[in-house]
Amino acid sequence: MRITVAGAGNVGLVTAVCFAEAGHQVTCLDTQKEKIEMLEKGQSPFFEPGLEPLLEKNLASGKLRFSTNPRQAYRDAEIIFIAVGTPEKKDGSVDLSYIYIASYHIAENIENDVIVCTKSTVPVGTNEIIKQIFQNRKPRHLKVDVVSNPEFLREGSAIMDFYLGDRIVIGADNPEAASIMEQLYLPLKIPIVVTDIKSAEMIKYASNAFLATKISFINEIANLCEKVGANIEEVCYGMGMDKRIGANYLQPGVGYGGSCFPKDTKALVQLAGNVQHPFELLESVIKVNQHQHSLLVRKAKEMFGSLKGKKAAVLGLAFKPETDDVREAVSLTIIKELLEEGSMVTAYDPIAIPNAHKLIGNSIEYTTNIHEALKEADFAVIATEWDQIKHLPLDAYIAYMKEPIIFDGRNCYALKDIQRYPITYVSIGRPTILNAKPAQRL
Ligand SMILES: NC(=O)C1=CN([C@@H]2O[C@H](COP(=O)(O)OP(=O)(O)OC[C@H]3O[C@@H](n4cnc5c(N)ncnc54)[C@H](O)[C@@H]3O)[C@@H](O)[C@H]2O)C=CC1
Ligand SMILES: O=C(O)[C@H]1O[C@H](OP(=O)(O)OP(=O)(O)OC[C@H]2O[C@@H](n3ccc(=O)[nH]c3=O)[C@H](O)[C@@H]2O)[C@H](O)[C@@H](O)[C@@H]1O
Repeated sequence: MRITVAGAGNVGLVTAVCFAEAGHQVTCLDTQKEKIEMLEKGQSPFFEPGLEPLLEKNLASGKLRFSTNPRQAYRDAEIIFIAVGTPEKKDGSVDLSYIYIASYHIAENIENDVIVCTKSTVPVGTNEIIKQIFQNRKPRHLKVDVVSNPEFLREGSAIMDFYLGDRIVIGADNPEAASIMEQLYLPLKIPIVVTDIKSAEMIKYASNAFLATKISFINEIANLCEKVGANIEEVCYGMGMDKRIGANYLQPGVGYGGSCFPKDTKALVQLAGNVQHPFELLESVIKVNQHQHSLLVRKAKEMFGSLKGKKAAVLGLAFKPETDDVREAVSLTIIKELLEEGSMVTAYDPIAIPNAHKLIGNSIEYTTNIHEALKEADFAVIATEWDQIKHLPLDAYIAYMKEPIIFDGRNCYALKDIQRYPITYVSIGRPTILNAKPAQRL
């Protein structure tokens, strides 16, 4: 198949590279010239494990090409994936301008019948508008089928998710177009759900909102555990064994971040509001999450009284491990609040510093050396569960910090390990350990 992918972001690039790897002739188009120039040299503009080798291989074989030229990219495509951004507007609704502009470009440049497949996350009803755009703007003799094909990959495991996803969703009005899309995905041997377009659009939002709900729910239980003296680790283990509940997305922490859960939950609340159906449950999920982002700074204030003049080591900037993405990362809220309290911050991250620097600027110090971040710090805040942090010997906190006081937002350490060291340790949903001494060993 001749495939074109509009958008060389996380979703677009992974889609383009993986379909090229599957033997299709793929062109990936982006409006950002610098991005395309990097990609033409085989360099990914963002970090995603396993992506760059596939990129280099498929560029070399000629299966994958990059372009900024809509005519060249769309002219003879048989399937076009729209994978452009759908960011959040100030009021929480979705900015669909990139989707519409991409649709205009497609309509104005195609020379063949084509299936246009929306991979971007778009509110229910958007593909109807995309259809209208094609009806109004495409050459009259050409046939355009619009299909919804929402994406479920996670950053940091995107390539694996492409090959081993739980399901592929195809929303189509035309059975012929649905069947072509099914054929395209068949070699992956992943269950395919074929449905109508609006249901496909809703499956995406409902899935992300449900996962976000699970996270806020467990965070509320964790907060409750602290109040009543239970241990969230034991609780999650016991709950997760029930297959109806499942152990995934039950990891308590400082709340969810990233480019999708925060924006998609707000978008679904907006969508519900638009049809006079207040989504109170999801509104609470969002509120709980915002509250959770501030939890560790609140706890630090409780411990120190004032954080003014204190030196804080923030460990982890990325919104999760194995990515350099800092969009809606909890670290950003933690750092903002620490600075407002008058603390001095040194942040550690193995790969996300350039992206974080673009948002935070020079108001904090950055380092890729974790010991450097801990040096002379009054307290450490763990925001991302990088392996480098989880495997850091606990001696390092004692050796480098003024006082080994850790606020762990990702429950990186086992309490029994912490108890062997003279460390004060505050985590999520588990008992606080106050300066345990070797004598207190379990
Ligand atoms: N980031 C992720 O892991 C996932 C994202 N999604 C959804 O997929 C969509 C894309 O997300 P990301 O890849 O993170 O976006 P992104 O913001 O990283 O990348 C979007 C790219 O589209 C390009 N673009 C904008 N207008 C264009 C046009 N007219 N023609 C060609 N390129 C254009 C931009 O320059 C940018 O490089 C969003 O709707 C998102 O909600 C869905 C699943 C996973
Ligand atoms: O629509 C999207 O963009 C994607 O959003 C999420 O993927 P992603 O944001 O890449 O990352 P996740 O691994 O789901 O983590 C999201 C956030 O939830 C947090 N999280 C996750 C799991 C958990 O148990 N607890 C928890 O706090 C993570 O720390 C992170 O901040 C979904 O998992 C994907 O299926 C979806 O395609």
